[in-house]
Amino acid sequence: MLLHFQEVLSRDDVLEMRRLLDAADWSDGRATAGAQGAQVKRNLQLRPDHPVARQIGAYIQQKLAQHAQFQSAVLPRRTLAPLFNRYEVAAEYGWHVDSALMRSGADAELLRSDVSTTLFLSDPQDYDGGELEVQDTYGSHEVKLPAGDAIIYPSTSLHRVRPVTRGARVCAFFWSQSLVAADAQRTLLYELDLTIQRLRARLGDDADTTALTAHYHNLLRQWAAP
Ligand SMILES: O=C(O)CCC(=O)C(=O)O
Ligand SMILES: [Fe+2]
Repeated sequence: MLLHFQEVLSRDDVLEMRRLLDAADWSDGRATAGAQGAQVKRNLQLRPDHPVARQIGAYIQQKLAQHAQFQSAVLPRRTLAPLFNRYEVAAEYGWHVDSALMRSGADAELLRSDVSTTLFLSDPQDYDGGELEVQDTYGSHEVKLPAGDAIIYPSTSLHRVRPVTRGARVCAFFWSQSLVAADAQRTLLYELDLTIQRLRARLGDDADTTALTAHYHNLLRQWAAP
């Protein structure tokens, strides 16, 4: 499931983050790619321990913790600290799949990547190219969102960032391990949750919305691996 969340960050948040990010010192992005990824990766990233990455990353994590739709769709067990990338003219990241297992530091717990997120920090009119292209069972999707908006996609998907031909594309990106590993099961739970919420808003609570809520929790109980 690909899902678009609008205005995860406000305009003011984006402007302040860009002020800090644009003044930071960026490094070669290949340092954080796996062997296959490094061959097709041409971009800049902030070092994960860069103070700006830590400060902004913590703020983004806080926003996600309060974002009901992100929580419902991802069912995160843990989300790695956000990383930041910058694609200038000719930068790109060719087709790859994100590593299945990651760590945020040498002695940190392993995280299985189930859901990948890109949070855009550049507006579409500020650059050409740079679309995030994600393949799923229904074909290929090109994504370029307003600054402050986010896309989530299953980490099992082949994806790439197309070459930038004008301007610069700046994004935050990160991975979550979900309580529910399988995309199909997460999608079903998310859609059921949305349906229950719409029914509640329309009809209030009655025996049927309570029964559906029980089904939601009982499915989650069967599928969740905390
Ligand atoms: O910038 C993006 O949209 C995604 C970057 C990416 O695929 C990665 O760093 O693994
Ligand atoms: Fe990726």
